[in-house]
Amino acid sequence: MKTPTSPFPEVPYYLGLYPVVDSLEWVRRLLQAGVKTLQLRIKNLPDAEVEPAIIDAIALGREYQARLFINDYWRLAVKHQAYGIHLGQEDLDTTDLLAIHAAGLRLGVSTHDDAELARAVSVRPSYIALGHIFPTQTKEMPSAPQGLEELARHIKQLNGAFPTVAIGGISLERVQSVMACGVGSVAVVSAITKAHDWRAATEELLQLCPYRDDNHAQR
Ligand SMILES: Cc1ncc(COP(=O)(O)OP(=O)(O)O)c(N)n1
Ligand SMILES: Cc1ncsc1CCOP(=O)(O)O
Ligand SMILES: [Mg+2]
Repeated sequence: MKTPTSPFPEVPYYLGLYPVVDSLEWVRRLLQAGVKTLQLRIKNLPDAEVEPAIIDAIALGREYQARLFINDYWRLAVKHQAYGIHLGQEDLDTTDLLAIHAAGLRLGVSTHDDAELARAVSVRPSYIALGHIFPTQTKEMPSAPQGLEELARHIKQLNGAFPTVAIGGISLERVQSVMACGVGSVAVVSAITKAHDWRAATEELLQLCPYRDDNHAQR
């Protein structure tokens, strides 16, 4: 893993509500609903198949002045100048971080434990994701949920040096307890996409997890 000699571009500490969705349709709906930070997470398709959705999602993100992160497809994200990219720990071994950095894209990195946190810190990404916090039905996880105590411990350990995003099993009912740990953002999938009324759920989540543009309030 070749690491850039300077940090990845900064993002606000309080990125706010951060829905992670798997289609252009969801990207459009959520932007129209006022979401300002989101991720397009399409899994395991050939680049050529996913490229049209990535191009359109990036264009929509720009139109709504939102922070749209692309999961996994870093080459396409660089090619089409996305706002940012989200990568997992395994991705770090196979990704050209120097190319992402040179292109000026923001980078978010997943972490699940102390060792992964240390590795993420060494990359100096734009934000660090911490999870999974609670059991989740959305993704098969090899590790146990971290829980709130571990989340709070990791956030304290980072001491405001990086914006943080909590992910995994975060329901509407759990958001406040997650925010109380000092995290800057809450990433959700099913709390929105499986909600009985996704608009109402998004509205409530936006209120509970506000975006703040005062860069690095924690630093
Ligand atoms: C905000 C956020 N946090 C964590 C993840 C998980 O990313 P990754 O470990 O790369 O796993 P996949 O999402 O690719 O299955 C995420 N996507 N977003
Ligand atoms: C992509 C991902 N990475 C860690 S947990 C997760 C899924 C989160 O989905 P949900 O909010 O439905 O638990
Ligand atoms: Mg990934």
